[in-house]
Formats: sequence, C-alpha cells, structure tokens
Amino acid sequence: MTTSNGPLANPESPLLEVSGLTVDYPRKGFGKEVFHAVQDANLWIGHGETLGLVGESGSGKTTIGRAILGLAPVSRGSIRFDGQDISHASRRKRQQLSSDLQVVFQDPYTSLNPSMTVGDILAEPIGIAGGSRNAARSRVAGLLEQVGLPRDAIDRLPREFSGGQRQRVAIARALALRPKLIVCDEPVSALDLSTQARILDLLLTIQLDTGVSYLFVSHDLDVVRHISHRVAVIYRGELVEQGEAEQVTQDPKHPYTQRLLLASPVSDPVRQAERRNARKAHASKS
Ligand SMILES: Nc1ncnc2c1ncn2[C@@H]1O[C@H](COP(=O)(O)OP(=O)(O)OP(=O)(O)O)[C@@H](O)[C@H]1O
Repeated sequence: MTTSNGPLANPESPLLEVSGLTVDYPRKGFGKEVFHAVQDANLWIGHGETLGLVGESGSGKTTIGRAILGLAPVSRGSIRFDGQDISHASRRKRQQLSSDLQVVFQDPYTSLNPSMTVGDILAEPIGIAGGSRNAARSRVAGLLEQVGLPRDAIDRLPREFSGGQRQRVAIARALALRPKLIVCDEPVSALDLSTQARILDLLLTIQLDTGVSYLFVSHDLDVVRHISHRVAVIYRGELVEQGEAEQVTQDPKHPYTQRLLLASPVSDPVRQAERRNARKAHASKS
C-alpha cells in the first residue's frame, strides 16, 4: 500500500472549513429534548489534502460528512466550502454544488442502481449537469480507465462485478464532474483486506493526478493512517484530537485515541507484536 505523500495544505485558505458545527436530533420519547450527534466540531481540509475522520460506531463521523453534504441538519455553527457558506444552502444551491462536492458510500452493493448499466450510472451526473451525450460517452471511457475498469464495463450491470469493482464504479461516478472534495464514508469497510489496499491506492493515485481533496471517514485507525495527511478523532460527538496523521496514529495524546489505536487490527506481524506489548503496558498502568 502506498503511503500518502501529496502536497501540504495551506491552513490560511482551506477548501473546507467547519466551525462550531453542532447537529441535534430529537431524543425519542423525551418530548422536545434533543441530543447532540455532533457538538461544536471544528475542522478544515486543504486543497489536495485528505483529512481522516476516525471514531467508533455511533461517534458522529457519518453525521459530520452528511452535514457537509447537506443531508444532516446544521443546528449551530457554519460550513464554508470554497469560499461560500453552505451551512443552510438551498436545494438549488446544493444541485450547483454537486459538481464540486461528491460522496462515495460504504456499501458498493446498495449504492449503485442495480437496473442501470455502468455506462448509464457514470453518464447520469454528466447529463444532469447539462453535458451532451457525446461528451458523456468520452468522459465515461476516460473514467473507466482512470479507475482501472475494462472498457466493456460500460454495457454491464453492477451485479456482474465484485465488491471492489463496484466500489471503483462508485468512485468513477463521484469523479464524473471533476469534484474538489469527495466525502468517502467508510469506502473500504465492506471489502476484504487486499481489495481495501487496492482501493486505497487508487484513491491516492487519483488525488495525485487530479488534486481532489478527501474527507475520509472510517472506524479503522490503520486504514486512515495510510490515506490521510491529517487525522481528526471523534468521540461521542466531540472532536477530541487532531493533527498530522503520523503523530495522531503513532503517538496519540488523547486517552480515547490511545484506546482506539490499541484496539485497531493490524496485519503486519511485527506491528502485531508491538501492539500486544503496548496493550500489556497499558493494562498494567490502569
Ligand atoms: N437521522 C437521525 N436521526 C436520529 N439520530 C441519528 C440520525 N442519524 C444519526 N443519528 C444518531 O447520531 C449518532 C451518530 O451517528 P453517526 O451515524 O454519525 O455515527 P458514526 O460514527 O458514523 O457511526 P457508524 O460508524 O456506526 O456509522 C448516533 O447515536 C446515531 O444513532
């Protein structure tokens, strides 16, 4: 697996800036009471940069991604994207933004329309954005090549492909309009380890070629370490630690990140042994 080594971001002019973001949902059975799925979150993503967002199930990772995409309500705070405040963007504005802001979901089996050919899946966003059939056809051929799928995929249905290949289709669809940012929500969690590595390598290559930025959401610190320039750690709706990927994943400061690191599975036997020793040391301290 390649380690990410793209350009360093400029924090003075980030592509995305999330400030004081709070997302509230009703507490079922508690009248008008709400709970904070995300509370007072601050983060930014530079041009051509990957921010890994890591935390355990239910910690609020997906909610941050959904708020950025306009799919979760912003109760307080702001989201600025490419110089504009998009916290409460209208549906029309969101449609305009969709060429710059895209998503790849976790499950490649449910995220693609099973009755559409891969060619139609990839051409759809281009058509919606007003592109001609000819433009769509040549763009689709380029996209298939970019994500390492054969040319004849164009006439085939998603069910004819493996999970990893379907995720390549989903990535190609996200790339169709040349976005500036892709929210990748657990894009490799449903895949086996070697397929995970190939998809992560593909995402890195695409970033180097196109300069796209990623918000990479995952529960797996090891996966996040490989793809991210910086990492933010979320615990019970609050960001508890942020920093350079190497620092956060090798020498975490917050006790929650330390626990996450010890719990994360690793395939390398040498690192497995290091982890076992670290766990023993951690247990003897507590
Ligand atoms: N639409 C919703 N209505 C009510 N509660 C929600 C909604 N979406 C998410 N939540 C709650 O918000 C909290 C954060 O959920 P979120 O999906 O962001 O977590 P996550 O870290 O992405 O977890 P996972 O990895 O399991 O997807 C959870 O308690 C979840 O049940």
